[in-house]
Formats: sequence, C-alpha cells, structure tokens
Amino acid sequence: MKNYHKSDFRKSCIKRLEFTSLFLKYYKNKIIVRELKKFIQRSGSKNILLYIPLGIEVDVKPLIVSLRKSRNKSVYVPYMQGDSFKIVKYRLPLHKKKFGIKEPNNSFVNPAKVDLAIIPVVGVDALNKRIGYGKGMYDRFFDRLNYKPTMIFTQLILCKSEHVLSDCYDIQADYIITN
Ligand SMILES: Nc1nc2c(c(=O)[nH]1)N(C=O)[C@@H](CNc1ccc(C(=O)N[C@@H](CCC(=O)O)C(=O)O)cc1)CN2
Ligand SMILES: Nc1ncnc2c1ncn2[C@@H]1O[C@H](COP(=O)(O)OP(=O)(O)OP(=O)(O)O)[C@@H](O)[C@H]1O
Repeated sequence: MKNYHKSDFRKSCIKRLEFTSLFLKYYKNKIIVRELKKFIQRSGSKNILLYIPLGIEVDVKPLIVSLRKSRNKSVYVPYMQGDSFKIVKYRLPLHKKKFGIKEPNNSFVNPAKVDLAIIPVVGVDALNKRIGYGKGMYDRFFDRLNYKPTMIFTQLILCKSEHVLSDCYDIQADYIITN
C-alpha cells in the first residue's frame, strides 16, 4: 500500500514540474543556486558532491562552474555502476549514459571524503526523506559509505507530502534548499 502511494506521489511531482513554465524555472533556479553558494561559503565545505542536472532538476551547472574556479574546492558527481554509483571528480568531457544522465569519464583515483552532498529530489515526505526516480541509487550509495556527509536536498518547486511515504532505507535531508 505504502509503495503504491510512493509511486503515485512520484508521478504527480514529476508532472507538476514538467508543466512549470521555463520562465519560472529560470527565475527560481537563479535564487536556489545563489542560496546553495551561500551555504557552501558559510559551511566552508571543500569536497562537494553535486550532480549533472536533468531537465526538471535544479540546474547546478553555474554552481559547478563557479566552484571549479576556487582552488580549494573539489566537485564530485555520480558515476553509475550496477545498482548504485561511485563518485568521480567533475571534469570534461561528459558523455550521455543510462536514463539520459551525463557523466565524466571513469576515474580510478580514490575520491576525497565528501563533506557536503547536494542531492536532487523528485519529492520529500513528511519526514523530509527523499523520493527519487525509484531506483534506490542514492540510498545504496550512502548506505555503503562509511561516514555521513551533510545532505542538502534541492528542488525547483518543493513537492512535499504531508504523509510518511518513505521506507527505512530512504535518505533524509539535513537541509532543504528550494524556492
Ligand atoms: N542528475 C541526476 N543524476 C543522477 C541521479 C539523479 O537522480 N539525478 N541518480 C539518482 O539515483 C542516479 C541516476 N539514476 C536515475 C535513475 C532513473 C532515472 C529516470 O527514471 N529518469 C527518467 C527521465 C527523467 C527526465 O528526463 O527528467 C526516465 O528515464 O524516465 C534517472 C536517474 C545517478 N545520477
Ligand atoms: N540500502 C539499500 N540496500 C538495498 N536495496 C535498497 C537500498 N536502498 C534502496 N533499496 C532498494 O531500491 C529500490 C528503490 O527504492 P526507492 O523506491 O526508495 O527509490 P528512490 O529513493 O525513490 O529512488 P532513487 O534513490 O533512485 O532516486 C527499492 O526496491 C529498495 O528495496
């Protein structure tokens, strides 16, 4: 029953964002990226997990560009492997992979310890736990990591349920940055 609610909620969240005008998305995006930048500055995070955005997600590309200009910051992004992903340093060129996601080339360098993870969501439930695309990749990634970075969830228009829809393995936000 709960999983039925979760997938229904996921569908309605995606629909809502697909029907949001480009103008509104552009406007909200600018504000959110500014807030994310402020958070990073205040927290002094150095190794940051970001993502290469899909159309309905917060476009963090301007943030990645600006972080790459600071000498003491490293940006990591997911590199899908099996039922989860590992993380690799963001670097060009990017290649389109499964689910239309772009990724840098594989890397065999051990990543540094991430102090901040900025994670796109499809929605959140009443416990601020993430509803994603339903593949469980972020859940597995953090479950297999032997430490817990600060987690910021981000979304252009927050799709929040007033009910508990999540399962015990779903990741939970420390902060949510939206507009
Ligand atoms: N930007 C981004 N990168 C990410 C994730 C994510 O959620 N967002 N992931 C988080 O796990 C992993 C990839 N997992 C994914 C699993 C399924 C779908 C998916 O179902 N996509 C839709 C298309 C969405 C769109 O184009 O707007 C589809 O294929 O129908 C996407 C990513 C790693 N990288
Ligand atoms: N830590 C884990 N270990 C094993 N399986 C897991 C783990 N976390 C999640 N799963 C499995 O992943 C599947 C998808 O989970 P869920 O529906 O919660 O995805 P989601 O969080 O919405 O999506 P995603 O994280 O991919 O964006 C579930 O069938 C669940 O059993």
